[in-house]
Amino acid sequence: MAGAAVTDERRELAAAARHFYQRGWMVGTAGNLSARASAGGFWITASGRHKGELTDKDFIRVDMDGQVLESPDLQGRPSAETSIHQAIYRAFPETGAIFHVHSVEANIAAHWGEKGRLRLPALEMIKGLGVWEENPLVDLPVFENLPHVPDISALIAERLEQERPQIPALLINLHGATVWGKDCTAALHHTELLEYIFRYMVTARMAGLGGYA
Ligand SMILES: CSCCC(=O)C(=O)COP(=O)(O)O
Ligand SMILES: [Zn+2]
Repeated sequence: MAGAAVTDERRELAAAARHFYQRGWMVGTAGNLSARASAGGFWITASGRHKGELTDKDFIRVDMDGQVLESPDLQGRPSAETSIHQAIYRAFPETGAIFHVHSVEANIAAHWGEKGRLRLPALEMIKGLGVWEENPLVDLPVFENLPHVPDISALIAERLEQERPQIPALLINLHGATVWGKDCTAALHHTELLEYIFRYMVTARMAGLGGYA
């Protein structure tokens, strides 16, 4: 049924997507969202859907290998970036939700990354991402935006096995951030906080603050 209200975990995912769409972080069909499903596996947005008005039919339930378990829209296929979500759920079993957004600020900030890392300014906001030290040195992992998504996922899986990021997030160069949390609420807070930090970095450079300290 067109426009039907979303149910189960999809309700929170659709609300988060609408919120990000309104902020310009999921324009067009950009971005994807997932949450572990009480029925097993995880719900993820179907590929190529507009994120401003998602309904039940815009989600697909897949298992941890990405195999489809449930697809309310028979034409739908899981997000092209499902393998990235799989890599994160596998690496961090406590993760309940993963949001991937495309913001302008993230793509500008990515230019300042070096050797696969982007040093974040020691803003108070970092505490909301779980780092409570004074003047912390926080590096966000940055990955190349390879044309074949499973190649990016393989790099992510390999790196997450070697090192746990200091904050629950990673960045794909000239593409966007992927952020996670124990549930949709935590993932939403983390996404907003990280995007605030990117916005600060860009604004500080424009204000001539030198670096972004
Ligand atoms: C229009 S954005 C290009 C694809 C992408 O990066 C994205 O996040 C959305 O892909 P999906 O398959 O999840 O719709
Ligand atoms: Zn993307």
